[in-house]
Amino acid sequence: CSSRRAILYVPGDDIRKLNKALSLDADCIVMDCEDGVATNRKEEARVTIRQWLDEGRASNSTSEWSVRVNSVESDLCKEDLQTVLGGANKPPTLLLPKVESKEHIQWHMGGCQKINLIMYIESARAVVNLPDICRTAEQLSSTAPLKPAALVFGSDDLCANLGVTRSDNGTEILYARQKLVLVAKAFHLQAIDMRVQVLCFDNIPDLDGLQRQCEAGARMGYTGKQVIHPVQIPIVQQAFMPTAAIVEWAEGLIAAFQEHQKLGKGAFVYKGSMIDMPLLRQAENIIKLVSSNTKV
Ligand SMILES: CC(C)(COP(=O)(O)OP(=O)(O)OC[C@H]1O[C@@H](n2cnc3c(N)ncnc32)[C@H](O)[C@@H]1OP(=O)(O)O)[C@@H](O)C(=O)NCCC(=O)NCCSC(=O)C[C@](C)(O)C(=O)O
Ligand SMILES: [Mg+2]
Repeated sequence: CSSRRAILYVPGDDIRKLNKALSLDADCIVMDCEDGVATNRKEEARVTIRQWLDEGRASNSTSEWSVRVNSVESDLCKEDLQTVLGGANKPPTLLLPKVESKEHIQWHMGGCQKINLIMYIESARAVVNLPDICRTAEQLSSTAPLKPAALVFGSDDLCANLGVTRSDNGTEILYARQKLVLVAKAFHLQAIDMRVQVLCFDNIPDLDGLQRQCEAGARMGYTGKQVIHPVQIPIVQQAFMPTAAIVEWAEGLIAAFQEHQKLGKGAFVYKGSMIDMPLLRQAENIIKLVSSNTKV
């Protein structure tokens, strides 16, 4: 299946934006019940989402239409789950915000269809407990109808929890951002990066800032990013797709590696760099990323 590069939030109670999202090419659309929805509109959001699923409104869309419910500790999660999972058409993916401990994912869902689970890491406690959370999710997945798929770096809530104000490049949360990628890789989960804070300057979208932040995230190992506005989608999708030059380098390296193996050489020089097995694996990662990002 294709990886989620641009993950677009749409408030679940906003029919105009839900309709708009049908015409957009985001990899994953998040129909939100949580922080993008006002407290007095929670019921409206879950009912709208249920209706949307029942009517199969997004059945022709190539995007993955997923749902973010409210957190386990919010008192809203149970009702969200009952409504959102309560019909025949279930969303393929469920996003669970503010996961802080393994207890938060030790809940059972009815039904037999496997649903992808995306977990939000957005507090100091969650960052500290991260390996424990992922291990529990992995263990539960053998019996529960949920399949851990990705971790989302919730930088807004993390900053609130830490009592910091985020700078543009996010130095103050760098440790958590890096730890999330490391743990995600250890548990074979996709790592989805933070959203940019600045949307526009003087009403002009700050797409250069977005581009720079995507590139920094991609260099760390993130393979997707959260977006909140349609204009951000193509920038993110392009930034998380290796360039033609990098693909050419990777293909050439793989071919050269195979030739040198036949000659009994485990290490050799290619385009000025020493190549051995780890470099072959890096090149293969690039080719895999391209094929997982190519929609069929
Ligand atoms: C910022 C807002 C209010 C500006 O909304 P606007 O309508 O004023 O914007 P606009 O520039 O006038 O919109 C242009 C067109 O795009 C549409 N549009 C605009 N946005 C969207 C969208 N998201 N999805 C689909 N369509 C959208 C909009 O409806 C309009 O189309 P139209 O004229 O044809 O109607 C709006 O973009 C929006 O509501 N975005 C989503 C906000 C949101 O969900 N926030 C919560 C997620 S972030 C988060 O939770 C944090 C995290 C991870 O947990 C943690 O770090 O802790
Ligand atoms: Mg959040």
